[in-house]
Amino acid sequence: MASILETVPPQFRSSMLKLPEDAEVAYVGERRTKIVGTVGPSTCDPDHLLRLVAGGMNLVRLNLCHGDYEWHRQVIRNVHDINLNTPFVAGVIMDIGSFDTVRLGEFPRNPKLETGDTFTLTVRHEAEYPPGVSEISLDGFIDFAEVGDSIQCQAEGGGLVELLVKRIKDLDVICEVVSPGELRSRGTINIRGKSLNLNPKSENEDLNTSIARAVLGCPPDQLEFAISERVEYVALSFVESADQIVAVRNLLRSRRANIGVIAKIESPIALRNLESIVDAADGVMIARGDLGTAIQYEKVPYWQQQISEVCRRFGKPCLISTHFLESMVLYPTPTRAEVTDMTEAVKQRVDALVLTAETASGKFPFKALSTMNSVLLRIQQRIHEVEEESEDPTLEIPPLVKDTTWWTPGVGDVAENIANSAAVLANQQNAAAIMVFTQKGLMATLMSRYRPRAPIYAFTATPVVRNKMTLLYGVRPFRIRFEDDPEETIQNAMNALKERQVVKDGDLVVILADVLGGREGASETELRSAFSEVSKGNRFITAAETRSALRILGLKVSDKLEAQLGMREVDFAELGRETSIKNEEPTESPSTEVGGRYDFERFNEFASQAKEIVHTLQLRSIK
Ligand SMILES: Nc1ncnc2c1ncn2[C@@H]1O[C@H](COP(=O)(O)OP(=O)(O)OP(=O)(O)O)[C@@H](O)[C@H]1O
Ligand SMILES: CC(=O)C(=O)O
Repeated sequence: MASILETVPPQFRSSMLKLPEDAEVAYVGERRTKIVGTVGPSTCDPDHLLRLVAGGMNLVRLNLCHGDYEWHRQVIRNVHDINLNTPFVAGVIMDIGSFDTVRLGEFPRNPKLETGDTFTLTVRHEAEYPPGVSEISLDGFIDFAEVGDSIQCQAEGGGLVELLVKRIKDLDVICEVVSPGELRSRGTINIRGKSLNLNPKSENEDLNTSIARAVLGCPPDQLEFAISERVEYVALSFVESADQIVAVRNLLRSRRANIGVIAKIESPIALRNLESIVDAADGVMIARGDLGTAIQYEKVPYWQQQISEVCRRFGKPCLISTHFLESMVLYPTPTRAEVTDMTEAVKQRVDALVLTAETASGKFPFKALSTMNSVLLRIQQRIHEVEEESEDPTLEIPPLVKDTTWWTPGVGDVAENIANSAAVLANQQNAAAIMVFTQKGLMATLMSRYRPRAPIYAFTATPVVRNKMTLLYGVRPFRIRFEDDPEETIQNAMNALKERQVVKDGDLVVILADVLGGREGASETELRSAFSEVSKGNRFITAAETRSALRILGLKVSDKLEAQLGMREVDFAELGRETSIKNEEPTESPSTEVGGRYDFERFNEFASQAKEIVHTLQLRSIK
């Protein structure tokens, strides 16, 4: 602990002292594969959360299917507190339920079922049930279930209890236990071979919910909650099509919420629509818990491989969830098979592994996290040793499928090529680090996709962008003020890394940045053409459209002016809080023109202050 304290900037040291003596702290930048931890009753209080984040949990996952809104709100507050007042950073992924998730009831004591027992699933809605009976969360289930169906129920210890439907009587589905086990309270259920897309619409459902059901496929109040709590990502359960993701994305955009959309792949229909779903989403979670009940479990490894490959091709982060350390819910050491499972995921170079019950309700949440951390580090080290033995520094990555949500023709292609060159250069020169300066996270995402050996330190002005980058393979994000002089920004970033002892004087680093230089302004004809392209015949354009028009011309104004004009999604409220808490002078303040609209003359004035964007790739030594 004492040696780690020295690597922490002085203003944050007091927060480190809050950690217990035996707490493990993950060194900045060491591990490339990220860890997402589901937070539940075992880990929700501030001290436990700090211990997890300091121990290497990169993102907190909250599952809205458990706990109430007030509980989730408090956990998010605790995470924000960590982001503001400690040297650690965690993003938040909020798991949004689906209308189609069907769950068992809540048990005072989990039923332990033996083969041949009778067990009844009911929609009677009584306050209490005798042993041998469980409520089912969906009324429509009674009409959907048929004699002979095989029902898979989530069990404690990671397995499944299998029930065979013998009889249906009034509001009860009477089953015989085929595979025994202990049922999990509020565990999910599936009927093998059937999609539980039951359209469980209730009689008095309001219009908004009906629209949400048809268009978004998820409860609108949960999305509203995610927006109001400013989480970094929402993870949509049981996604079936790209349309759902596009609808959620449009809703978030219309609310100016900078929230990424992760599609959970957990049904056969999602596998059929895999490419279009990956294309539409900001990331994908291979939700092995439910996927393994919806398809035969022996097919899950095949699909894990396929999905991770599609994600790489589309340049989208890939997460794998569930059962990595299920035995550690009850015991303090992992099984050898669990270690092998994590090894396979690291070899697939996915972005993140997700702990679920291990950290949410397990007995050994910190031990589970440190076990995963050390296994991931060990495998990564071995992969790097093998790569170093090979003389070939080129990176075999299939061509990127262009993401139209942030790809500007020309600019995007240059960014992709330069990121590739930076990764090859870093490997060839055995660089100690890659430093990326990024506004929206695109350059860091591209860098991450090449999976270079060196850690990627990404610097951005915006807290939300920083928090979102916690998900990317190999990327350690920092917030920094972008000065008008890029050299000053680079020097400040180098100092921040030196302070944390992740680089030292003389180390070679690769630097990737956009700077303003070269050509200034544009001809009247070019300006008019760019203006009319974005204004589509209107007299005025918005701040964001001003940015697009300048981009078409390959021009950009200074970061300070951009922020003042509201041309980029700086979360001013959060930025203000962060700067004041960290005792820095805020340099950016929301302009009165934020959200304003500009005519051609005003656009022309901005353009006269703009310069050409020059992508720079440098190899430098730390001074
Ligand atoms: N907020 C919470 N409160 C209480 N228990 C929780 C909470 N979050 C998770 N858990 C526990 O951890 C287990 C695993 O978490 P997970 O998020 O995977 O839920 P799940 O119900 O298994 O899956 P799904 O993602 O399909 O909803 C849950 O079954 C539950 O027992
Ligand atoms: C996390 C989750 O939803 C699953 O694995 O099914």
